[in-house]
Amino acid sequence: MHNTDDTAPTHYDAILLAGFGGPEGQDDVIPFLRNVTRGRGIPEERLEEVATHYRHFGGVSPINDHNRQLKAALEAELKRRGIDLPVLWGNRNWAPYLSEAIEEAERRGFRSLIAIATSAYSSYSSCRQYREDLWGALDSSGTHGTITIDKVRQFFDHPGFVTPFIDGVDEAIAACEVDFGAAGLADEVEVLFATHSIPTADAERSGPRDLDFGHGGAYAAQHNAVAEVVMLAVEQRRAERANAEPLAPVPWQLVYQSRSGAPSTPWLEPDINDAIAELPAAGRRRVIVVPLGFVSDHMEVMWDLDNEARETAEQSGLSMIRVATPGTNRDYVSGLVDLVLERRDGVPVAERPAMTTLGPWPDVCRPACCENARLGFKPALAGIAP
Ligand SMILES: CC1=C(CCC(=O)O)c2cc3nc(cc4[nH]c(cc5[nH]c(cc1n2)c(C)c5CCC(=O)O)c(CCC(=O)O)c4C)C(CCC(=O)O)=C3C
Ligand SMILES: [Fe+2]
Repeated sequence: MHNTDDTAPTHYDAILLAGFGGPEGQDDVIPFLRNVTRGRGIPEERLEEVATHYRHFGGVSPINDHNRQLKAALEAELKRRGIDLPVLWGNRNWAPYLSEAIEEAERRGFRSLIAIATSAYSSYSSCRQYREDLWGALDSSGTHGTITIDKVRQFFDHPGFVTPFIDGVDEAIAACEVDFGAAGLADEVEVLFATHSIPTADAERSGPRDLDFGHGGAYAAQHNAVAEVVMLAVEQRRAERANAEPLAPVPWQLVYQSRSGAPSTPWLEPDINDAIAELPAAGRRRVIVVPLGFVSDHMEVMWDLDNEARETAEQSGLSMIRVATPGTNRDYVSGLVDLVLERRDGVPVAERPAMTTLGPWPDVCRPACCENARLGFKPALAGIAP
């Protein structure tokens, strides 16, 4: 829609998988949380509370293993397609850090990298912060001027990311058809698409500054657009199974989770637990929770959905199905490789796949894209300077 990028073919020496990072033992938990929240104004009580989530699992987040598995899956897919591109991996908040991956690139003589951030949407936390930390990794490894890093576009509406959610929701709905009947299900079941809450001030600044995306900015608009596409595809499959029997659509809404920050700072709402608690009054007996904002079943999914949201559902007398994240799903992995190839080969924007009218998102972020409302701009890669 607003991609003005130069689509010239570009040579890359390697792929850089840029992850969030997570602790891998009890001693890592507090230093990891300090890394994540440095300068962010997160209250101490919130940190202690979140530490207990990690402690409950031995101080280990599964997220680093997810990225090890994703790296291996990317390598296998590249090999299968005969593409000779090594994959490096580094994290924003825990070892192996991005700077270590850059140092490895330097040692191995790689000069031109294409980054994949494990985050699909636009906002400070889900896009710009990765770009800033990539810039910072070039700084701390002294490789500005030696190594260049491009980054694949935000892929919220790429079929590789969306298809696993369509398949997952479809499977959940098919299970509900067995329990509630093909038509009755629309009264008894509701789909909640869950994503990470962010401060509303950051949400309003998400995406290019010169475009107005309404309440919640590009961040909420992208999630709503993807949820709509998922439900459209799912309704079509329902209709095919129903053999022309007319069906009311299954109700759905976008909800938010994992709010932190000071209580006085507004964050995107409704919270998933509040939304679940309202469902019985609307006659619902089951909730399908779709972690649309996440690429793997990491701590925010394991704790905030599988633990907290499930408990809220039980207390509300609802059964709950939680749909899987893309993880190392075949379509997702092959979609990520496609995103690299569209840059390497300079695929024209008009030929790039995008399942919503918001995309294909630009390769290079617009000036003043995804500003942090409190901290303003730090230098960042893969964008036009504000
Ligand atoms: C949009 C978004 C994503 C999705 C995009 C993406 O995937 O990148 C995401 C992912 C994740 N968030 C994660 C963990 C944490 N996020 C925190 C804090 C925050 N997240 C925020 C936003 C997001 N976060 C924000 C606005 C804050 C407030 C502080 C700040 O302004 O930066 C805190 C501090 C404690 C707390 O306040 O909860 C923790 C521990 C993990 C790792 C899980 C694991 O270990 O398995 C992952 C994948
Ligand atoms: Fe987070």
